Amino acid sequence: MVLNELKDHQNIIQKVIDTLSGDIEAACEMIISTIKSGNKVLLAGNGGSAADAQHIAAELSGRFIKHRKALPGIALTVDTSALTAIANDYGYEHVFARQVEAYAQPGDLFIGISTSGNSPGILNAFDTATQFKCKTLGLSGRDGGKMNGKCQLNIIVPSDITARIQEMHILIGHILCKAVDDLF
Ligand SMILES: O=C(CO)[C@@H](O)[C@H](O)[C@H](O)[C@H](O)COP(=O)(O)O
Ligand SMILES: [Zn+2]
Repeated sequence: MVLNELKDHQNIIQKVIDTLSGDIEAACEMIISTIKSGNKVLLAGNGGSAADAQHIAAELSGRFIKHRKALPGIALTVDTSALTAIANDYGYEHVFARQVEAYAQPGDLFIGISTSGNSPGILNAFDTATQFKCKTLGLSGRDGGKMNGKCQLNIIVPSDITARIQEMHILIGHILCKAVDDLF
């Protein structure tokens, strides 16, 4: 079992190398231009992807590899008062969109993470981010789901296995953080 899982991970990395390098370069350009223009990065996801959103945000406000100035990365998954109030009063599918509406400025980057590409809260957040003139980047899997057409760039990890997709998402997240570190 263990060897199978490791080999499965190795296979998906090879597929990402073969098919997604160009998309990942484009995503690096999106985050670089966002930081260069003094804008911020907003992130959201559910479950393991919420953890990924927080992980990437923390690399920006804290640090990734090298010491550089603090950068504005905000995960929309962490304020339990906002999450519970919005879910309770408006419905769970609005928890991220409502926070995008609260925080987004034109030129910010919204990164939505969903392995299915179909989580309603993420789809609604893309709509609001677009309405507020943010750049929009999706990290998804399977066939990209309904995130296709909802974001400027949807990076679709070519796998149907949630765990493998998430493993590639955090790898891509770290590459984005490296691109940002290289600016300084
Ligand atoms: O981490 C995992 C599974 O590995 C789960 O917590 C998973 O993230 C949750 O089921 C999410 O609700 C799945 O949503 P999504 O990726 O389809 O948007
Ligand atoms: Zn997981």
